Amino acid sequence: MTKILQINDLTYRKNNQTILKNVNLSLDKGHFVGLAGANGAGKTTLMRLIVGVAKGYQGGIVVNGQPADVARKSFVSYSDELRGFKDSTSIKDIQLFYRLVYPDFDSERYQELAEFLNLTGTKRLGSLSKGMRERLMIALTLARKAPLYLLDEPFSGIDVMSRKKIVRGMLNWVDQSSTVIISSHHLEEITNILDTLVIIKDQTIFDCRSTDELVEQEHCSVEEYFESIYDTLPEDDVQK
Ligand SMILES: Nc1ncnc2c1ncn2[C@@H]1O[C@H](COP(=O)(O)OP(=O)(O)OP(=O)(O)O)[C@@H](O)[C@H]1O
Repeated sequence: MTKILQINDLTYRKNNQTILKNVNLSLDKGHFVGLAGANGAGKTTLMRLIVGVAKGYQGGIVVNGQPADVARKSFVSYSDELRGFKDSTSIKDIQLFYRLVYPDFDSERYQELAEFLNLTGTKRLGSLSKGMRERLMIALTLARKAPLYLLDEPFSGIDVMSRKKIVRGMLNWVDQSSTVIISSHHLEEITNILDTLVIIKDQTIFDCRSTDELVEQEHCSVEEYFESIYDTLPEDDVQK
């Protein structure tokens, strides 16, 4: 089976701090993967490295067979924080930008997502609440027909009832052959769609297992297992 993601001996340092070290990770196509770790574990950094936004790493990152940063970008739909847009930009114009920049952007799928997520095109970015902004990011990210999706804490500002609905809906919007990596501090809300769990701890991949295997081998739920790993508060400082 073709790998969608292959990371070999990845080490990343920033401002003389080791953020990730000796990361090895291999994921197949067609999976829902939870990326878990305490605050500052390196989840966002890993996503930024995969999509090619963070540079200057050691080791290899291959997405869909492509190691080059630019080629990787075209295969990855990443939920960035829309920092590049002014507050006065309308949702409609952001959608237009995505349509022009990403050849895999599916306008029909976007319309369905926007309707489902109650997004109004005439609204301006600056007028959106945190939750509405996150809904927009989810719609834009999933409207691309990419083989790999990276969703970084996509639901943190979204109310609980909507979260459940969105999590269930995700299975319909993503092609079966695509892989979705979701980072979340609320594993209990996404475990029902996950089939794989990746845990980052001590700047590296601590565990990567199918959730079925994990439950069978550890005799507990995915959330209980994750909590047992972090039974003490993480240290504030990063190892030099
Ligand atoms: N630009 C930067 N310069 C220096 N250190 C950074 C930078 N960005 C992140 N870091 C450090 O890298 C580590 C990993 O941060 P990252 O944001 O990837 O963690 P995270 O797992 O996504 O955390 P959270 O769950 O809190 O969002 C942290 O120790 C953070 O302080």
